[in-house]
Amino acid sequence: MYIVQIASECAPVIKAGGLGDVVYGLSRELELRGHTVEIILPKYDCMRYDHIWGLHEAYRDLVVPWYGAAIYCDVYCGWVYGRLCFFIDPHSEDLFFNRSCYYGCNDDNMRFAFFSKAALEFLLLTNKRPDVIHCHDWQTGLVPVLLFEIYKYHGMEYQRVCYTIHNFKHQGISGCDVLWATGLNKESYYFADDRLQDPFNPFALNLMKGGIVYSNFITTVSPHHAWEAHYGDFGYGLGHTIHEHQHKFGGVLNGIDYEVWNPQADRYIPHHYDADTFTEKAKNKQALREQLWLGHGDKPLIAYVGRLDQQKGVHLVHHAIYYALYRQAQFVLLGSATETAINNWFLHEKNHLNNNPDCHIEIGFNEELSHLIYAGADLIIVPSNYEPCGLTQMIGLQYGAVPVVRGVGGLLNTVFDRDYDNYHEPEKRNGYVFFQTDSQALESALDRAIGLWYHYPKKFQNLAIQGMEYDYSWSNPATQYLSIYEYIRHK
Ligand SMILES: Nc1ncnc2c1ncn2[C@@H]1O[C@H](COP(=O)(O)OP(=O)(O)O[C@H]2O[C@H](CO)[C@@H](O)[C@H](O)[C@H]2O)[C@@H](O)[C@H]1O
Repeated sequence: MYIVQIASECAPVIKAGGLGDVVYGLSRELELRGHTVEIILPKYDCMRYDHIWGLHEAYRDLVVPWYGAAIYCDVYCGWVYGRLCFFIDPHSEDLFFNRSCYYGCNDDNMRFAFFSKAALEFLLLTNKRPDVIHCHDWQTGLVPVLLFEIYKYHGMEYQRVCYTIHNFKHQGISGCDVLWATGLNKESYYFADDRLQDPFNPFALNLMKGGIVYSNFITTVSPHHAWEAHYGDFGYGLGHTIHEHQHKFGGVLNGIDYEVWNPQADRYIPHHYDADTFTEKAKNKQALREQLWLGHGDKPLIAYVGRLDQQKGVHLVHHAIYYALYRQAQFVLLGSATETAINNWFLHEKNHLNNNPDCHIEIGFNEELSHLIYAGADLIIVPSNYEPCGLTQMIGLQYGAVPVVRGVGGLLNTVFDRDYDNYHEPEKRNGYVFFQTDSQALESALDRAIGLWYHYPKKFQNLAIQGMEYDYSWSNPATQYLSIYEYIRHK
């Protein structure tokens, strides 16, 4: 099969979070199974060019219609650890992708509407006719709309779209300017409840809703979150739309790329190990402590890696720092915030705890350090308010860092409480789960985890090894995506 992914991220060249990991990891697994995969991305000025091989101009002067005129683009092509990627570089005064950031601009809607349009124009003009176009999140929600309203009539009538929602909270709420810019035009047609009209604001368009309505199949990134989005509050207003399209909606649990995340071969960690050589992990803990100037006592090391965002339960992350110190544990945090208030809050804590030998707070995005943290940590916390899938608990499991998670979304599909789980035998349990959002709930789970580490080290090690034995690779999810692709292809 020939699959084209259209996305705003692909790790490690463009990675703001888990979306990048998924686009890369799924593409690699599909290619390993003999399918052809190409990835279309924006050419951001701030992407990690050091992760691209053979970058060259593949198409010059791609004319993308925009507001009745056109924007000229060059399309570059290169390999990101074996994946063939096309990078769209528009020449316009808007400087859509030369902002020194991936997201967070006032005109994000227009930037990614343009990207969606340009990606389809590129496919059309280069005669690329994939069996399936797989697009992701609100940034590419317009792709199926444009495909089925415009490009279908210009020679792309056989293409099918699979649309994956990684985060329902960000939906691309726009004004009608995206319609006029992209050539969709007919305002009254799209401002309809069964098309792109926002469920909360009848005078706004919702790009994610467009993705749901027009795609041939929609997935979110875990079965439990699919349920939450459909029946609970986590659809952020799109539950009704999901309900109307439930026949083409499902949850596919993400995987993690076991070549990137592999403690036996990770190029960013000094000591390789697996379940049989688990004691080597302790050397990584020492290396992490040395790198971060932490003390070397006999203490468990608890880590948080992730975006610092309300989604992630930042109030509980903050509480965990002080609870860990109170319980004679060490804490390492690696995170970045887009909200200034959250950023300042954690910067303040960083200054406050700067000289504490048991705590290190690193604000920023650091792929290399994240690997060493997973390898060095005894426990990894994920106290999210909501979590469509969550990759950090799966990476933690793979590195023998026991996850302590809140029981929501994909966390419930992947972590099974050591002490209280009705569905898994004790030897299949792999972490700790709590349910409420208050600090006592977090403490109750951390207390059990730290207690086991101190008082029953052998049992703690067994728990970590049980986690390492889980298979959260892309093997199963890729099989599920392939059957979705086959299904929509023949419809
Ligand atoms: N400061 C930092 N430095 C280095 N690395 C960092 C980092 N902050 C985060 N990362 C890395 O980025 C990834 C984050 O994964 P998450 O599952 O938390 O994704 P996120 O919430 O961004 O995305 C959404 O999409 C993903 C993928 O579908 C879903 O799992 C998730 O639930 C959903 O919210 C991990 O690989 C992590 O190591």
